[in-house]
Amino acid sequence: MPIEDRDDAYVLTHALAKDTLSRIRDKNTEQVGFRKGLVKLGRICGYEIIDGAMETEYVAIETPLEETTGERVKGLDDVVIINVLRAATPFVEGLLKAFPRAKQGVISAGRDEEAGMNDDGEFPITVDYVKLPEITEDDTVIIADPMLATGSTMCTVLDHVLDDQPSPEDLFVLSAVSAPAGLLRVADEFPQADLLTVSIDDYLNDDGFIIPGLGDAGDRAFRTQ
Ligand SMILES: O=P(O)(O)OC[C@H]1O[C@H](OP(=O)(O)OP(=O)(O)O)[C@H](O)[C@@H]1O
Ligand SMILES: O=c1cc[nH]c(=O)[nH]1
Ligand SMILES: [Mg+2]
Repeated sequence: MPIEDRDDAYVLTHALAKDTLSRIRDKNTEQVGFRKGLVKLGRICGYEIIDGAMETEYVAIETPLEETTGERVKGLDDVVIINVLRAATPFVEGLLKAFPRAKQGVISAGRDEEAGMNDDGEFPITVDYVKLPEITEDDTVIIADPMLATGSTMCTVLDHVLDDQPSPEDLFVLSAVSAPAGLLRVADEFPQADLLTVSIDDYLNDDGFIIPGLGDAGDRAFRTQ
């Protein structure tokens, strides 16, 4: 299982995930390449979650030639993917290639960049839209957001996802790039969540951006800057 245990988070170490992340970090990767890279990264992360965290079961199958025993992944129908608008949209598109029958939730949660980061390293978060499926105790919930910086967005999203719902069997917070401060905050406030990321970067700058990071993921994917 190419997941490296780092105490506060599991780092997905698939070589193609690292390769793809390096391509989208490059400032010369334009909108289409960036968006496609996020889709690809989502697909790889989905396969890694299946490989590392989901069980298989033996099943009897009949090929055109004879009966044999095969293996199937258990619980693929009990997956919930939460899309944190907007930067997670291409990332989720990739995840859905691994989990095509997932139930989907959408939360529009954005940092108030004008208010800025406070002295505790947190941003005010504006939530405009929440539409979540019912979550059951059998579900594997994956909250996807390519960037986990201060953790302000993710903690707000988790509050909504866990509000008045049973605890799912597995709860994954999946990011492409994360900052140590954000991982620590989410781990501290939501110890029931497993934090998965492709890279734990160095630090946050004074504007709350991940360094070295990849810039503003939403702006790069949606060409709004
Ligand atoms: O950990 P945090 O400090 O909360 O930062 C991470 C958030 O910032 C980005 O979203 P942004 O607010 O830029 O919205 P966008 O996706 O619409 O660009 C990113 O997609 C995360 O949701
Ligand atoms: O570095 C960062 C931090 C938050 N959101 C981004 O898109 N990038
Ligand atoms: Mg943004």
